[in-house]
Amino acid sequence: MSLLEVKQVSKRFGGLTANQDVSFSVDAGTVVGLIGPNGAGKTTMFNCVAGYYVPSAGSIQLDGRNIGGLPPEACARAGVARTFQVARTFTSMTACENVMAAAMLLQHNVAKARTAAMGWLAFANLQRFADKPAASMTISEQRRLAVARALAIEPKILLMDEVMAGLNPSEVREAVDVVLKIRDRGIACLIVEHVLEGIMPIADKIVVLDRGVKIAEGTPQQVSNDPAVLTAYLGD
Ligand SMILES: Nc1ncnc2c1ncn2[C@@H]1O[C@H](COP(=O)(O)OP(=O)(O)OP(=O)(O)O)[C@@H](O)[C@H]1O
Repeated sequence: MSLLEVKQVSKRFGGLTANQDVSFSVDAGTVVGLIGPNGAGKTTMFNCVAGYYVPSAGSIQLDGRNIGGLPPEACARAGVARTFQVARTFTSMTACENVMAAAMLLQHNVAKARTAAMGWLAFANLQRFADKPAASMTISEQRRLAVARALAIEPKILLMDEVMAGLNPSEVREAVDVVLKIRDRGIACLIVEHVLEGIMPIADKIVVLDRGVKIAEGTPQQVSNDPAVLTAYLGD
């Protein structure tokens, strides 16, 4: 059984179907890319897996446990962490305080939460910002801060929403390095990304959504040669 099993999940908003019967799985310690054109339903799927939306139908299991429909904090405690498309950083707090705020979900002792936060900052190569306000960091650094914060809840799977968007090539490489380090720790990564040159080389599997429906799934090479994927991206 896979770590994350999404089975026939649909999410409707009134008359609009954002996800329709979507099924896929993520194995422990792998990187899976969730791609598709604008409005394909990628963020909606993230929100269903992380507990921000209740699926209209279908099931979501993590490690054999049903998490579909649980609230975000329960999903987090079960092992799902996520970052947001627009970084939700507390800009007046220091980088360390930002990560501590998440670490405190697991660890109520402030000194221990600080030690854990410093460890995750070092992991994301941000220790030099520990005592600086998050507002002083670049967008790229703030994205890595969001990743450090998500990791502080010690997830089994990390959902990353467009962490590479708007970055220059060297920043994309840094983001890719962090993803590979996360995977090497045995944490699965499910990544929504428009920057295909960032995700394609490192993904074990790619799932492609278009207009709410899964249109392809396979290795990066398989999906990039799939006629349905080419049509979805290039238009017919
Ligand atoms: N809370 C909501 N209420 C109503 N409609 C929504 C809501 N969230 C998403 N949608 C709609 O669901 C569809 C899928 O949106 P979603 O944001 O999941 O797509 P996406 O693939 O993440 O797009 P993008 O790549 O542009 O971020 C869109 O038509 C969107 O307008």
